[in-house]
Amino acid sequence: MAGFFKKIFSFGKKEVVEERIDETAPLPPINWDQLDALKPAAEQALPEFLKREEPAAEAAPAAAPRPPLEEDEEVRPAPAEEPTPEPAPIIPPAPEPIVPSTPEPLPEPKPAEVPKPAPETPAEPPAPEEIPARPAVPEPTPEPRPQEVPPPAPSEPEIVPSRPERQPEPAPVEVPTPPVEVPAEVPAPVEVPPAAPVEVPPSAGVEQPASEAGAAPHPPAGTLSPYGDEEKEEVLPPPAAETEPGIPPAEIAPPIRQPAPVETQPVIAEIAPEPQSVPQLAAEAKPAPGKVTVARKVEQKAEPQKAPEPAPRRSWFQRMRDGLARSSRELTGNIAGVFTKRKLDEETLQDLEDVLIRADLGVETALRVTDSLASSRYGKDVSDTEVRAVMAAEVEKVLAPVAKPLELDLSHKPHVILVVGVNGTGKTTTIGKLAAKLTDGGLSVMLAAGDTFRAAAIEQLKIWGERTKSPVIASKLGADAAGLAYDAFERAKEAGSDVLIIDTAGRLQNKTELMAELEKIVRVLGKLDPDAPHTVLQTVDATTGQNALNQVEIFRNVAGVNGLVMTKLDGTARGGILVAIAAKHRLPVYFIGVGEQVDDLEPFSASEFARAIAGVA
Ligand SMILES: Nc1nc2c(ncn2[C@@H]2O[C@H](COP(=O)(O)OP(=O)(O)OP(=O)(O)O)[C@@H](O)[C@H]2O)c(=O)[nH]1
Repeated sequence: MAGFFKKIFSFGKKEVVEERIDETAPLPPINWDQLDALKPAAEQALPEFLKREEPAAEAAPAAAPRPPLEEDEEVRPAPAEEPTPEPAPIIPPAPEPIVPSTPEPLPEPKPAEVPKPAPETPAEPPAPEEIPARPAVPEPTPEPRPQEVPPPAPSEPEIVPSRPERQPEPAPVEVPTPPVEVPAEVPAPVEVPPAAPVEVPPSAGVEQPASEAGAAPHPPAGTLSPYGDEEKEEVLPPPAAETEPGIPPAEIAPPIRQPAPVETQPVIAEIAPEPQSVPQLAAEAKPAPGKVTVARKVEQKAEPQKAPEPAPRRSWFQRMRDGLARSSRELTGNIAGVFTKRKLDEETLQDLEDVLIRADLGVETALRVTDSLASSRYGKDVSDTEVRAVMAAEVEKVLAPVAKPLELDLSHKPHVILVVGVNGTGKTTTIGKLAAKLTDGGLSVMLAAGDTFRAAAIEQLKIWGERTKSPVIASKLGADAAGLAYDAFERAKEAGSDVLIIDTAGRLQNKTELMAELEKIVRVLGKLDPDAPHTVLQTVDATTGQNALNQVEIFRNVAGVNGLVMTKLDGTARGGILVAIAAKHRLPVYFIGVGEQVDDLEPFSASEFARAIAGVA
């Protein structure tokens, strides 16, 4: 009997299935009423079906294979069964996930089934909406969709087998209803997505915070209100706020909200502090009765003006002492180290000689000092003070012959002074300083920019010319320096200038071509006046050290240097080189440079220099 009922149900299944395939058209059919009539035919076929159903049931779970088999009975083609296996592989994947889901709602037929799919579906629908937000949700989403498509076909065969078990009681009535319900169930999940927007209403509850948040952004965003996107996003942010209240809305709203108030705040800040600061200053610090400047603040102006008054110019000697301080400290310190509570003997004399040589005074000067000490103090206790006094006296003796003032023979109109020296030793600066002295003394001076290799040197000399009110003869960059010197000499003659000072390019003594050019200048000037240039000054950088001796040697031979200007004696510990140069070359030292200012060029004094470097008051 059970097999009989199964077959009957199977017929019912077939019919139902076919009807469903025809979209519920056959559902109302009279099949149920004609079941009895069909029974005999079914009974005759029963044994066959039973034989077939058994293997079918074994092979294929559920009733999926059954419907195709019955259809095949009518057609009876074996190939028809072959196509069935094809749907079979397709069905298994779908029914497997569906079977657990559908049977559950099915056993809970009637009303219970409706609510269950609903909760399942709502879980699914939020997923598709949340797909962008939650990665885990997308997994369920693909399931519902495949279910929607395949379910109608596979769900029917599944539903049928489950119902036949119950059908024996309610029988056909329930069968037609479920198929009708089934489509209702199927659309239900389809409608579920709309149910998802229904979940948005929960966002509606969020809309309140959204409205709150919206209220916040709107006022500041009032300036940015033109953005229609903001309004759209305002609706969206609430759901985001539910899941993760901060992230999405923060990205949208805050950046928009913050800039708006920031723009307004600075305006307020600028306006507010100023009016506040003014009264504060007026109230807190009342300006003195003197002058007051009103800029950002009201500032007292009277007292700072008094500062420039105290600017006592140090004497040149003081500046020279200060400049030689480093040289002096090192030298005197070493001397003190040698003669601390020691009698003068060969060892101390040798130590002193070493100290003086290291101070660039030169071997000659060093021997003069040690010989002087030995002749008068040998075997006696000697203090460093006594040693420094002897040293100052001997150094002065060396420098005195060269410490001569610059003499100008104004019988020559102009007296030509050619300034030479290694680049950077202070030629142009010295020319400016000297021109200032001459013009201050009432002499007319003309300057010639003979350093045609460096544009800055030309401009620098022009500046000095403006400061000293001395005309400057210059030419294009790279022009022939000898030609320029010749032209300047003629111009100075024509102008009746007392002095013509010619600048030359800084050049290294090992560049023969440049030295040849210097010789050419001297030769050209001699064409206009056999005695010209009347003075050839070489600037010597005191910081150069022993190399200065070689520089003087070369320029003396090439250009006929007949006077020196020791520059940069300020701030160097090698000022002793001047003594060595004087002792070796016996060239007049007219000036010393102790700074970059116009009045930092001082006539050289042997005694002052000697005392300064020896640290003797
Ligand atoms: N401290 C100090 N700086 C000096 C003195 N004389 C010159 N200078 C600086 O030394 C630098 C070189 O001076 P210049 O006059 O351009 O030397 P120059 O020999 O003409 O150089 P070139 O044109 O390149 O050949 C400048 O920065 C001067 O200000 C000085 O007596 N003391």
